[in-house]
Amino acid sequence: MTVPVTGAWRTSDHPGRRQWVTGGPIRTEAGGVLPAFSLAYETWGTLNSDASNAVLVEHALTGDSHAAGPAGPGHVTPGWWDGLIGPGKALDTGEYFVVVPNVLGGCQGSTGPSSPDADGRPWGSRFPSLTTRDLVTAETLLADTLGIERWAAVLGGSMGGMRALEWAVTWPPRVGALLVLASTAQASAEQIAWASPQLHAIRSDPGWHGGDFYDAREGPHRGLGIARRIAHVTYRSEPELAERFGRQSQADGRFAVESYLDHHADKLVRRFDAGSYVVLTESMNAHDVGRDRGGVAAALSRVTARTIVAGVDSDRLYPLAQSRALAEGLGGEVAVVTSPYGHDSFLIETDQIAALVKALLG
Ligand SMILES: CC(=O)SCCNC(=O)CCNC(=O)[C@H](O)C(C)(C)COP(=O)(O)OP(=O)(O)OC[C@H]1O[C@@H](n2cnc3c(N)ncnc32)[C@H](O)[C@@H]1OP(=O)(O)O
Ligand SMILES: N[C@@H](CCO)C(=O)O
Repeated sequence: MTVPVTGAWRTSDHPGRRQWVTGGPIRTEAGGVLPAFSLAYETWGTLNSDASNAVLVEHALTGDSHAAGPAGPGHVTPGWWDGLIGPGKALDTGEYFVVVPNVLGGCQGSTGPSSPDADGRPWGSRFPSLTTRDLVTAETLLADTLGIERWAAVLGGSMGGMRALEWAVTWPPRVGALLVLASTAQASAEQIAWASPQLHAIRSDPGWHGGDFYDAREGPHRGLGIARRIAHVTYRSEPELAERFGRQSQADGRFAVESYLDHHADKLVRRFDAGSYVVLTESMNAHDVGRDRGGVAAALSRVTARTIVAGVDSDRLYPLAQSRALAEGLGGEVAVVTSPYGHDSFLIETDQIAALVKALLG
């Protein structure tokens, strides 16, 4: 794994508990080519003899393969669904073999813009544009390599929900059950609009260098930090911010809510690559399960998996109405997660998400 200096972010050269599959080429939906790629992944539990107990868990924009377990060497954050994955938990690793890949285009072990090409130079601006379908195509390599013809279930929230849905639409026989949380069948104007100033913030940072900043003294960490501040507001709800922070100010003169956003920006720029942020954000903008399939309704009619679609009542980024439309398009009703925490509730409301997981697998 390379260790590019990007101003603030550095990849870890410790593998942690990751494993890798390699493959390629991938010809992307937009006509690009990635001659070779790796996907980092982690697993929990044991694959049974007929490979019928495998569950694929798909992470969100800045997530990674480390869905369970503590922070430690190679893993700067604890597992983002640690409350859900483990022995006796909703995703019981005594029963299921849980697989969590880092997404193609990411920066936590899988091939992304910071990765070296065949000549050893970081891909940077030459990294191809990716769509949700491309990300899922890469993940079929992982399933095939592990000998998993059919996932017992595919689960994901937000961008992870996009991939979960795309799996079920593209490969109906390979997905037994599907849980889509706080996500959508296609990115809306509102979601693309919120992404727009984030992308501008990164690209207008002098440290961006057109995307080829990996050998520069300083990368676009300021732009990435601004992007995270914008994004993080959309990940939480207005009532939560009002209740938690109100108009409190701090001794340093910042409003408490400004300090909170600064903190989240600072944390992200230390653990995430701006190039991956751009590629993955643009993949979400391009997300549309109906593209070249006769529209969303026709695409959803392909799904054969037992499905639960859930939305969060306070989600202002992926509003409940969008999840309701998706659920109805799949012939069901939306499950409602009740929470003040907005979009991030799929990472926070462990008990409610556990109930959904159990209902799906039960
Ligand atoms: C799979 C994925 O989607 S990504 C992997 C996990 N996700 C992330 O890491 C994304 C970034 N983080 C988040 O989105 C959220 O923190 C979550 C969803 C993980 C957790 O949410 P919560 O538990 O509600 O945490 P919250 O948003 O309140 O943040 C708490 C942090 O803010 C800090 N904080 C709170 N108030 C302030 C303030 N006024 N000034 C500065 N910092 C503050 C806390 O000290 C705490 O810091 P720490 O995380 O370094 O310990
Ligand atoms: N907090 C999540 C929200 C995106 O869905 C993340 O950073 O990935």
